[in-house]
Amino acid sequence: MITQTSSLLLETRDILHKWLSLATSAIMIFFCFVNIVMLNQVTIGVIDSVFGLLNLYSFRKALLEKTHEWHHYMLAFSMTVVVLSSFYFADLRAGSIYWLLILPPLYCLLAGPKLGLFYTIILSLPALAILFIKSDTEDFLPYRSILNFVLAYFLSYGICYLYESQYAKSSLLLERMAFQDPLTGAQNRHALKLFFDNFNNVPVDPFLKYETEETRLLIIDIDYFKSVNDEFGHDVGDSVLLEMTELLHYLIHDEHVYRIGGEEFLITLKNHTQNQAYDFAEKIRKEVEKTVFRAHQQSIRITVSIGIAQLQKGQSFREFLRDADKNLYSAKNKGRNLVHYGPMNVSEAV
Ligand SMILES: Nc1nc2c(ncn2[C@@H]2O[C@H](COP(=O)(O)OP(=O)(O)OP(=O)(O)O)[C@@H](O)[C@H]2O)c(=O)[nH]1
Repeated sequence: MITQTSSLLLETRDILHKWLSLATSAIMIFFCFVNIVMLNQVTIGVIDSVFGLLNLYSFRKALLEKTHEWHHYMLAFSMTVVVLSSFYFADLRAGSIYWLLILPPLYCLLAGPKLGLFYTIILSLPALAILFIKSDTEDFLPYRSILNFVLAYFLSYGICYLYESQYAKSSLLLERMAFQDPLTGAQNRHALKLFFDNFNNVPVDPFLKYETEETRLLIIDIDYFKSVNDEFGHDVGDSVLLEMTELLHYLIHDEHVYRIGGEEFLITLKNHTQNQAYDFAEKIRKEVEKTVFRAHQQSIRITVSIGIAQLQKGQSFREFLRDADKNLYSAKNKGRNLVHYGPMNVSEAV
């Protein structure tokens, strides 16, 4: 479930953004005071105050509402402007050049590794230009120092890049372990629970009726799967389950396949009317019936029974699974290799 990882990374980015906005705004306001009152550097002081207040506003927004994409860009932009202008206007001996070192990690964390690298390279150009333009470069920053600085600048990005990519990889791995069935690669029960919770948490939007009313479920169970195991062995049974998952993925395109029991699968169908869901279930049933599953040099034919249900808001996950199972067993009781339609909701289907 790729969306889980990305949403986790986005959430981390939002939290980082929120507290960085507060910290940078405090630092900018502090420097505004130092520059205007103590050093008489009005230009830098004004720039500090403007961006300091903007970041404070951004922090307040992030605290009360949610962080928007443009907040990240504003934080990165304001830090860039403040750091470059201090670097340009202030005496090099003040050491404002050191602040440039925090920008590459900031870009990497806020914009992601690829875009972060792009910004890091772009920013190095005006920074180097300022270094060379300033008349006092020779006196205070010999070229050996510049070399050290450039290396440290890109290394700070490299460290952050490595950390970010490792973090993304391990999040993906953890997510797979948590939400994927290791045998078939289908989503597991936890993933279904998450889908279910999300469905229940989204408020009903009267203008988007189909969001809540037209989410249907197909509960698909292989008929007499025990006899496949008994006749051909457990390994062959495993391969059939794997092939079955592949077939379902092939048929459904961008919807999710969940394996919720040994030989029981579930598919969520968004924006499907009753008839569309029924036709689709029939298509799956017929495809499985005519497919020859080839596992370990065996040719195996199987059939499936399918129950159709409609997802109802307010149901608990337990109730939902119990009702979904009842719905499926109606299909089994009617003779197998058929689609049973639960009239309006899963509880009425028994
Ligand atoms: N190979 C394999 N078999 C499994 C797995 N999980 C469950 N099973 C088998 O699936 C079979 C399910 O059997 P039953 O619940 O009796 O259902 P069935 O034989 O499919 O019969 P109906 O569902 O009533 O049509 C059992 O033999 C389980 O051992 C698995 O991961 N791999």
